[in-house]
Amino acid sequence: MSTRIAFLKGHGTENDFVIVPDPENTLDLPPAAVAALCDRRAGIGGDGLLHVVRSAAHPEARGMAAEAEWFMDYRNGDGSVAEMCGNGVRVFARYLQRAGHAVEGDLAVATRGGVKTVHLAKNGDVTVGMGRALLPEGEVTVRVGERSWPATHVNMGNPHAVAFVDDLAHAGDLHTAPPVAPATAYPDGVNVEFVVDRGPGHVAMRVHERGSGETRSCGTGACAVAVAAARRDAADPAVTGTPATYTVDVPGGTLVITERSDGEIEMTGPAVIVGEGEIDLAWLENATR
Ligand SMILES: N[C@@H](CCC[C@H](N)C(=O)O)C(=O)O
Repeated sequence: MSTRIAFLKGHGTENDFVIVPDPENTLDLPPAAVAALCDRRAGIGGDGLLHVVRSAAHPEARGMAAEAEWFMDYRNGDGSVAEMCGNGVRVFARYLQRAGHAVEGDLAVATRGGVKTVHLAKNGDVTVGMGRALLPEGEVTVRVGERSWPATHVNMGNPHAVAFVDDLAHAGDLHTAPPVAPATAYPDGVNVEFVVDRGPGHVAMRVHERGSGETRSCGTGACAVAVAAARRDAADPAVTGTPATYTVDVPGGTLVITERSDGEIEMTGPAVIVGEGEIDLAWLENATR
């Protein structure tokens, strides 16, 4: 029996991931193991983990196997499971390319949020079709200390609360999750985005991610921000009949989001593999005891 398992490290606009290839789904990766691997001091370090599995070998993805050979089994840094990760799926595609499982052009990837089409471009950018946003009815409020803001509830497969603020510093240190009310709006927790304007069609954001804390980028979050900004700017493509494009600056780089008039959203940005190595299974067992 092997005492080591292979891993890679990658990031998309500095939203970073431990990548664990496991085509036949033979590894046991309970939440404690994921959290140990994502630990930035005692582990490898990452905002989340991308478990790379053939769709046919994973019970949650078997139904998508005819459309997409590979399943992104995404986990947050605390080990929790999330429906979708926009930066993750771009990095996942970059890994498949590096491993020889994909080439430049279009590729289907199965996720808990459904099958996503990813385009690996010649110039190194990766675009993903993120599907449509849902905007559930009802108002939500985000609070940091004495300040609070009305927020837009956007579901990109996973839940987001988007608050437009005057200054990104007003989000504070984001060491803990900003309270969002009413809590009943988000029974499974929420990702919170703070947004300022930088110019026409250009915003900047910070994010506190459910299960990871403040990260330097969030792809689904950037899409939620673009959707909320388009509604605020009276540029909802379903109403205007014109696509809405927003450049979204995140602490780790820039993402470009386009919402088409049919509601389909595309996100483009870089995806980088940093390196690879081996995980010592004895360490992992010890770390999760
Ligand atoms: N960083 C991701 C989102 C990851 C999941 C999120 N923390 C959640 O729990 O919903 C992205 O790039 O979209």
